[in-house]
Amino acid sequence: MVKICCLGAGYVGGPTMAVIALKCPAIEVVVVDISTTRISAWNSDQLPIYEPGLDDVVKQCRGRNLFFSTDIEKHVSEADIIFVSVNTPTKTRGLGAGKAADLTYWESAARMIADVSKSDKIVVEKSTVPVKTAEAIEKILTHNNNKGINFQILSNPEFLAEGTAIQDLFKPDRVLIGGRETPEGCKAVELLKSVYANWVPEDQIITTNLWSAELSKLAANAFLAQRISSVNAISALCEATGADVAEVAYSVGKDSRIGPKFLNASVGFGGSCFQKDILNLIYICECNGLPEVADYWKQVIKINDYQKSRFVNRLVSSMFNTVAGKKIAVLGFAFKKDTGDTRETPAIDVCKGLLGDKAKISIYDPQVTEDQIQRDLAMNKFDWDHPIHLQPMSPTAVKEASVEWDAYEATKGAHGVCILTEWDEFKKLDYEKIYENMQKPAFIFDGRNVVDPEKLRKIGFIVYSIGKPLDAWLKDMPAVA
Ligand SMILES: NC(=O)c1ccc[n+]([C@@H]2O[C@H](COP(=O)([O-])OP(=O)(O)OC[C@H]3O[C@@H](n4cnc5c(N)ncnc54)[C@H](O)[C@@H]3O)[C@@H](O)[C@H]2O)c1
Ligand SMILES: O=c1ccn([C@@H]2O[C@H](COP(=O)(O)OP(=O)(O)O[C@H]3O[C@H](CO)[C@@H](O)[C@H](O)[C@H]3O)[C@@H](O)[C@H]2O)c(=O)[nH]1
Repeated sequence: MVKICCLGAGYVGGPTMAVIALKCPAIEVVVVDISTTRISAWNSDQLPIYEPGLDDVVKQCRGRNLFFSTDIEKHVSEADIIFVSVNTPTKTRGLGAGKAADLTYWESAARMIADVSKSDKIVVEKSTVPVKTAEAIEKILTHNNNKGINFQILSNPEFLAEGTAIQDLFKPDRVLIGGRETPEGCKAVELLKSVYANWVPEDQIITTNLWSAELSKLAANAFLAQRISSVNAISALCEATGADVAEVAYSVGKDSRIGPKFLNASVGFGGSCFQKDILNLIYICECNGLPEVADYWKQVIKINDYQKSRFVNRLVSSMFNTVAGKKIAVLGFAFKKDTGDTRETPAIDVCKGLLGDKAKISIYDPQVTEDQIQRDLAMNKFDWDHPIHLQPMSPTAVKEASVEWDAYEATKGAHGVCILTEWDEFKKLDYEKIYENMQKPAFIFDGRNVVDPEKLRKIGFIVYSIGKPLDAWLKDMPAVA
């Protein structure tokens, strides 16, 4: 029986290994982590992450061929294939701070694997890492290797998106496996390929050299994020000219060379990957003497930051240029719908912007806890991407931010409402009831284009929707920078 061990029981390690266990009953899969609370949660009825369909998959195979454990060394030493899906945060200090990937967790994982291994191992990079990381990992694994163990490194980046992780894993567009072009390397690639071939058609399993696989992951995220920044840049021009970004995106996406996906204008992209991976790409370009290429990708992040501050500026300028002391309801805090994940969510920057202008904010999200929201509002940039028990302790709560468990409570007595996550339930709210209970004039700022602006205008709201023709009220307000 092939044994798999995965280091890192997070958003990638947990769901990916659960699906491998489900689809490969003949393989034993053990997911290990340095966080005891995470492992306990994986072994309980309350899984540590919210992901549609995940509970069902875990229930089917936990205790059969899927296990969660903190006994890291035992399971690593027994495994044939070791997936590493540990954190690869952005460095916050030292060389490359604010851009380069911090490989501390990866390095310590590799050193531990080298120390405890007694038999040949295939070590799989599941985390997103800088191109050429495998070379460094190989050096760590083979340094002082007097036990004659053969270590093969493979790059097998993960392309799942949160909120649709299980479907993405069941039916991936492709599985990518990079390995050394040596007989041992090819053998390792074939073994990993045979695991995925249990449910993925073979022509969708791409094999490449190590560096292509590592770089493809960074490139894919950069291309995806670039589409969002492109449509968001156009959304600003739509507002200035009376064009409608939804109509423009539809017309542009009808060109089969462009395609319709990933063209939704928004308050900005968030999530643990896009910004981090593009910063990493920028740093690699700079290190390789390619400043023009680095500058090109920097613009994707700049437009994303611009989109978030443009949203806050629009809100403040519409409300007589001040929100001091005003209650602003924030509907949605997660970085997208169907997840409780708040890593790099645009809601953090928007809320901080409003708090900076002395607003009182009242937040509702169906999946994010009050504790998480308070931590996010108090945390420094990039601190979130460390194992939970190593993150700085939560400083005092931001008292101007309250958290409600109902959209109607959050909006009661508010001057304005911001919609920052596209949860389906926000489309179905009783906006007449919300309007009745708000201060007048009542404003709605829709950062996800989930509401029908015309319907809400008929109720009496002043509505701002990203990239849509502006209300007369908004047109008359001073232009926003
Ligand atoms: N979240 C996504 O949607 C996604 C998708 C594709 C790729 N990735 C990449 O996958 C990697 C992991 O992302 P994530 O979202 O799962 O992060 P995460 O923070 O949810 O999980 C990482 C886990 O690794 C654990 N860990 C850290 N060091 C360890 C060690 N030495 N031994 C055992 N466990 C250790 C942490 O405690 C944590 O539970 C990152 O490189 C990320 O860029 C993430
Ligand atoms: O048209 C769009 C599509 C997405 N978004 C936003 O972009 C962010 C990222 O969304 P998405 O890509 O769906 O979620 P992630 O879980 O961040 O997944 C991305 O990042 C993962 C981590 O690397 C990759 O594995 C996935 O392929 C890649 O889609 C979210 O804030 C979305 O709201 C938009 O604003 N407009």
